[in-house]
Amino acid sequence: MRFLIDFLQNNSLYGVSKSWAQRKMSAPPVVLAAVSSNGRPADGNVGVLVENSLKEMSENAVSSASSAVVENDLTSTVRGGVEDVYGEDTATEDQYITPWTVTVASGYPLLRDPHYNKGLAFTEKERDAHFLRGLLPPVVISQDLQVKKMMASMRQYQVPLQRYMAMMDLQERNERLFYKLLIDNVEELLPVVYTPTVGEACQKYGSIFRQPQGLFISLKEKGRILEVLKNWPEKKIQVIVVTDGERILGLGDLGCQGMGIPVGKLSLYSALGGIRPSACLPITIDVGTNNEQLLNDEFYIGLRRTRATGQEYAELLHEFMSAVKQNYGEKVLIQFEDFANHNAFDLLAKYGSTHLVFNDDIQGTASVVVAGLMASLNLVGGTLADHTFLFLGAGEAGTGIAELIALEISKQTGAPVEETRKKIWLVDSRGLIVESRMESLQHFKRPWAHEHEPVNNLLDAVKAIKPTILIGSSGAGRTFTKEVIETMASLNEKPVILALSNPTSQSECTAEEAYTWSEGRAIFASGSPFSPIEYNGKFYPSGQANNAYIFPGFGLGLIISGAIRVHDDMLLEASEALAAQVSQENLDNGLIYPPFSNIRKISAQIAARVAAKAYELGLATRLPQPENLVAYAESCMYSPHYRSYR
Ligand SMILES: NC(=O)C1=CN([C@@H]2O[C@H](COP(=O)(O)OP(=O)(O)OC[C@H]3O[C@@H](n4cnc5c(N)ncnc54)[C@H](OP(=O)(O)O)[C@@H]3O)[C@@H](O)[C@H]2O)C=CC1
Ligand SMILES: CC(=O)C(=O)O
Ligand SMILES: [Mg+2]
Repeated sequence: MRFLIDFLQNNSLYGVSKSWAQRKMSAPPVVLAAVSSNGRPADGNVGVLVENSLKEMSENAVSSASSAVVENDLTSTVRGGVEDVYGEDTATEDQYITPWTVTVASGYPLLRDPHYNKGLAFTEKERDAHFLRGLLPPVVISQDLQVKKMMASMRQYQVPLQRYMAMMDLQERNERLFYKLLIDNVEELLPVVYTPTVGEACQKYGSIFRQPQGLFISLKEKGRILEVLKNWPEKKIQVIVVTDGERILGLGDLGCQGMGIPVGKLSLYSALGGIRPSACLPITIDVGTNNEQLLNDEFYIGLRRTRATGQEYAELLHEFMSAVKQNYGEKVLIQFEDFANHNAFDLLAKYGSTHLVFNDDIQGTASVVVAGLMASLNLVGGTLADHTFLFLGAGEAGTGIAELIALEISKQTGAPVEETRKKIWLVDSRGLIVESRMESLQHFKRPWAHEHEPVNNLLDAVKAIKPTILIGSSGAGRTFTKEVIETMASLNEKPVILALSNPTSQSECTAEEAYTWSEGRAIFASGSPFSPIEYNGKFYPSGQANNAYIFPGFGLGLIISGAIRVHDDMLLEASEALAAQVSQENLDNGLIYPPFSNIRKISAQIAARVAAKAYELGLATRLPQPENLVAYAESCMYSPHYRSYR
């Protein structure tokens, strides 16, 4: 380190962070730094100074002249290339060496920096100003042509996982192109970066692992989580999606390999909700896994131990939650994702009053389903209070949705929520939830234990309860059998059937089954997408009931209002905003959700309603309230178009 200090003093790097932008440079800008494994300076005050310079460089690289950092008076030391200047090559293996890196805000490293890289879209002028001559072939192409080319190459992959890997590679190589591709082709690429393919990617994460994405916090880091958070290169984080990998979609415990989910959810935050990618932080908390197959898999990337539980688990999570608040402040949104229900409800309850937390599986799913149900009333008639609901699955999604429906009916009718719950029934793996089971029920199921004789399977429950609306949230595939759907169709002119479980393999039924067995009368949507189907000469474009409609806009609304807490009324605002986006044409096609192709506009509408509610409830801190919240939300959204570099 002494060498670095001498070197920096001799080369006037101290203090450059304030003045570098004004300087004019005549040679490639160079900053020399010792780095730790994540690319941050290794130690001490010098590290901080260099880090500040680097940070300022990266923040200003887009807008500042020539991306000048320091006048290049370092030539005598670093030029020449072949010389073993730092003695690394001659050091014996047991000698310590400093991991030097030379960071240049232009030239070759610019092509390797996913935030700033434009590939062949660098203009002639940029190629001159940023020392890119010769590093690229002569052709200059537009971002649109890059998108066209990438899509053509993407479509050549027949295997979905290959497409997923190609998308991840692109994200690591050229972030803006990745987001442009995703935004411009959202309906085609959502199933690649999100469900269903992300599920397979998580299952095989160890084998396909190339570049680490996101932050891994394991039991090994206990006592040092704040330090680990500081290793992340970005400082201004607005949204964290965190999982402990125990309930990944309907695929169960995938341990550390659940990382694909926070990464995927956050790419939707940016693409669909317009949150800047640099403000998003995917985190996996690795407390072990009970998945024997993974524990025996030589390519498994996580801790090889069974899951920590009880106090050991709670302490790690508490340290994490405290460190996040300490490092990023009160207004960072922490989205819990794919935790098992025995932790999910408790975490939400415990941190709901101290942190800005949101559980997507409980709350986001509830909001999206209530939106779909609001829209479906245009097709099936009546109000929510006129309907009878039956769920297969009484976990996070099932009870979360049930509670929000009950709340909405209570708001509409003025009846107490204890009353409005009575038209909502749930079936779990042991049958219908009824009062006689009360003692053995988990706490989140108890409000749903109505008076009824025991019923031990779904078909009998459908016959007994006679629901108008059937919702699958079990994670158990093909559980809406022919008999179940035929019975729904015999009870209702237009049965509403939602098969929410992900990925496709866990869907309670396929679109084809729902339409065929109901003779084309079902109002159907599923968690993972199905291709349109034809039945009796009629075309049925099946809709997707997925929380991806809600969480990006919801998060945007929290951020633009500076909200400090999530409130159930915000979820209902989001539902109404989404339902309002369902056009008559959508309804005529049997769709109760709008197409994803409009999602950024929809997200802005959702964000505006959520933000307005935050202001109304006194939970917003960004004051004064903007006059036009939709326009404000739109103006805040990240755009993936390339910036011009001076
Ligand atoms: N479309 C979307 O946006 C979303 C979809 N989901 C999907 O919903 C599914 C469930 O998620 P979540 O609620 O978090 O999971 P949970 O584990 O919290 O709940 C699952 C529930 O299903 C019940 N169950 C499981 N198998 C059966 C079966 N064969 N018959 C009857 N009941 C069964 C369980 O019963 P028991 O309690 O007795 O064990 C439990 O009540 C997952 O596939 C997930 O991907 C989740 C969130 C959003
Ligand atoms: C969509 C989602 O959040 C889930 O399936 O868990
Ligand atoms: Mg989820």
